[in-house]
Amino acid sequence: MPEPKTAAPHALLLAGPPGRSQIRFALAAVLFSVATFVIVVPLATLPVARVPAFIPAYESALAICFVITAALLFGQYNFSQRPALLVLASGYLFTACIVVAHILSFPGVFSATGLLGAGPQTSVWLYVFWHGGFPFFVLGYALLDRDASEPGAGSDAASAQPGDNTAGIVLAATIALTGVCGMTLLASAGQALLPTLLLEDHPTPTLAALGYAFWLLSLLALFSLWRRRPRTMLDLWLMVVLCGWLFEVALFVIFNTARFDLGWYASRLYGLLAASSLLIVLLLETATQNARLAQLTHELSEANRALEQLSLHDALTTLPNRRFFDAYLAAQIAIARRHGRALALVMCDVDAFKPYNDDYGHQAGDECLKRIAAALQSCCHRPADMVARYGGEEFALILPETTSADAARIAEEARRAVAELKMLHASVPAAAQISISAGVAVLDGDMSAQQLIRAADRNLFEAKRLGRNRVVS
Ligand SMILES: Nc1nc2c(ncn2[C@@H]2O[C@H](COP(=O)(O)OP(=O)(O)OP(=O)(O)O)[C@@H](O)[C@H]2O)c(=O)[nH]1
Repeated sequence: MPEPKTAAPHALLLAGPPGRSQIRFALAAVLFSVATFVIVVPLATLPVARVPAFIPAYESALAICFVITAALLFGQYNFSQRPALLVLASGYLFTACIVVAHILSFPGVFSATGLLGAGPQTSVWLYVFWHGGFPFFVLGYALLDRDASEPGAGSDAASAQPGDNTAGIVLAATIALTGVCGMTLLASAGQALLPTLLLEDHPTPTLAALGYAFWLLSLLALFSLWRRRPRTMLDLWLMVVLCGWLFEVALFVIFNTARFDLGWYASRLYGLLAASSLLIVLLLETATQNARLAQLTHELSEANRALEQLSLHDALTTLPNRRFFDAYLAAQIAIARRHGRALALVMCDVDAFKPYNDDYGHQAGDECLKRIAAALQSCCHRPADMVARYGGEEFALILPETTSADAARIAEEARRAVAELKMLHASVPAAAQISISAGVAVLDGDMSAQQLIRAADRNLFEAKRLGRNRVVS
């Protein structure tokens, strides 16, 4: 059976080691982020037009990216049962939901002060929970799944087993959603309990301190991903996500001074990089895996066809083999009986083939059998006619809808076709060339396949007895 030319797709997305081009793309994304950061930092405090519609437009895109990534990761968990993937998927779902709460509570978007009973500190606290929460989930992912390539860890296609882990997914999603509801409640109804983070759109030292803390937390998560060995594509792209996260937090909390200045807008671009990079890579990988799967399916059906050809055909002559012959004869007997049609069978045997082998060698014998097969094949005129290699130097012709007289004529044609090959056979006293003998039989009454073969064989033996190189019907 031919080896598959296409590499088998991994059972899990991004579970394999990153290739050179993946590493290059990831590095390019990080370098681009660094370069933009260096350009933007000195201009971070530059005031820019206040566009409140920017928040719902931008954060809707973020929420969609996060929720689709969460769905893909939950799907991966359902297949692999790797708890690390469940934690990561929950992190994405948590972030998607808190982004929605952030849009709703942002002042001036849906109402002057924001929905959900929002006060002046609600949206900034939700932003803090959002940016502090996600790195925790990534840290959980990195620490839970230290060696993803270990047998049973799920990266190996053979080890991953699809299963129904809906209960685990529902539980994790419920915890994430409850967390978001609790945090929203705290940031709105309970904001009096929380320190002030923004004073007239300007960050307070508390927000800066929280910003540093989350920045360090993101750095720790990045470091944990960096240390994982062997590093998977998912690890690599999560590192890119965290780089975007680090730049976003740095620009928003550490280097900028107010909402709607250049640093504030630029930090959103990093947010978009963080939200979309893993999703884009997951979708690209899905497309690649699908293409690979389609290619493998094609190769598999080709291999199956080749296998079927091998199992039903004779390797030397490429004619249908005995197995194919038996099945075809049984089918043709059933058809002939059902429609009351004639069916003829011709058994042919090469004359004095043992001495031919002895005189000219086995290889010449093989060559001779191939040429005889081709000659017999040329006598099958109708699509339903079949010539098969019955065994050794014996061949059989199945001739549906053929009477005894017509079958005898075709058998004679076959005998002549072999004679016309004019293959020298010095041991045959008369003609000194290869010949065949043939016995013809037709289906009669309730004859079984075995009885039909025996009847044709009897005539074949008679042809041999009468001196070979002839047809008896
Ligand atoms: N080269 C070659 N020889 C084969 C093959 N299959 C069967 N044979 C030979 O065919 C010969 C058949 O010999 P026998 O059954 O004695 O018959 P025969 O010599 O043809 O004599 P008759 O049938 O009585 O004319 C044997 O020597 C087998 O080894 C094959 O695939 N290749």
